Amino acid sequence: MTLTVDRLSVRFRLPHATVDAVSDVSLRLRAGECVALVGESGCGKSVMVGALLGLLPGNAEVAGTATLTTDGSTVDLLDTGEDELSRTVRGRLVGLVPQSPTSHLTPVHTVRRHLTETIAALRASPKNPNRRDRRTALNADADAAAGAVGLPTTALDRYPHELSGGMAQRAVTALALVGEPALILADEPTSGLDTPLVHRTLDELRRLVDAGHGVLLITHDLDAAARLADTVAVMYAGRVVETGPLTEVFDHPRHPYTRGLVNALPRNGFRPIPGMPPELTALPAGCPFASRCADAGDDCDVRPELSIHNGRHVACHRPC
Ligand SMILES: Nc1ncnc2c1ncn2[C@@H]1O[C@H](COP(=O)(O)OP(=O)(O)OP(=O)(O)O)[C@@H](O)[C@H]1O
Repeated sequence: MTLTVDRLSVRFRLPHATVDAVSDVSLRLRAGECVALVGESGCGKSVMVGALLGLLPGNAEVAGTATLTTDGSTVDLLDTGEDELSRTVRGRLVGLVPQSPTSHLTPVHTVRRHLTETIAALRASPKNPNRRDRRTALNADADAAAGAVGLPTTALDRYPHELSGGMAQRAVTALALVGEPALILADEPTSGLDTPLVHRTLDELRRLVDAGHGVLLITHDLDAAARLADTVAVMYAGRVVETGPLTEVFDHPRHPYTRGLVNALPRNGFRPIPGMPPELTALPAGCPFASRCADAGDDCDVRPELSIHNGRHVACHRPC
């Protein structure tokens, strides 16, 4: 499995403005690898995931390419129609752990029904289907899928409105993983979970990575990223501003924004980055981080491209 994203851009047309939510993002994710996309709220992480799965609203203009190669066949995710995406891609090749779990669950179906219907849809029917055996097998598989993410079996017979936030999160995680898709897009998979469940969810995702799946982890939790990911891409105002092996990037950040994120961690003194990101409707011509950057100079009036500085990809004229 290889996901290759090349210069992906997403622009939303609004009646009186355009929102440049994602600009020229490129990344590569291979089987057995986890790439974390990190950055502040609103920097375009979820929009990127939506673009990869054809889940953006009609006012989105998507440019660039995103190809997924599995078992010798390649799908161009940005150029595949809705029918094909729902029949062969979503849930089978690509699993999504969505950011807002309850909006992805049908209110009148129990969690068990969500899981058993998904499992049945993903699998070919057995040759001699005995209804009772089939139902027993589906229920056993639903129990196993729930167990893998720490969802108690008692929660399986509840409706979405009867679930706590953490249970809903685990239910959608179980749904995303049940088809063992080659690529897993995990959008804030640990939000709303307490610490033991955060660890359990990350451990389950790591097990899948070690078994050869690819995971794109979207998070603003740097510790979750550090626990799971091999590679990190730091996003700011719709762009990747630094990328490289996670330990190297977090231990020795080269972009002033990455350094700011690392310094804002409680264990590093909780020093927040001053100022706010720019409006995506009015991005500056130069470096989008310049107004918040202590190191900015005249050269930052020109937008820096992602380029290699001392072996690291950084979009900065004055890397640390
Ligand atoms: N349908 C839309 N129309 C216009 N703008 C949109 C639309 N959907 C998202 N946006 C804008 O795109 C930008 C990126 O949003 P996105 O949800 O990807 O951010 P994020 O990095 O995932 O943040 P968070 O962690 O808070 O979800 C935001 O400014 C958001 O307001």
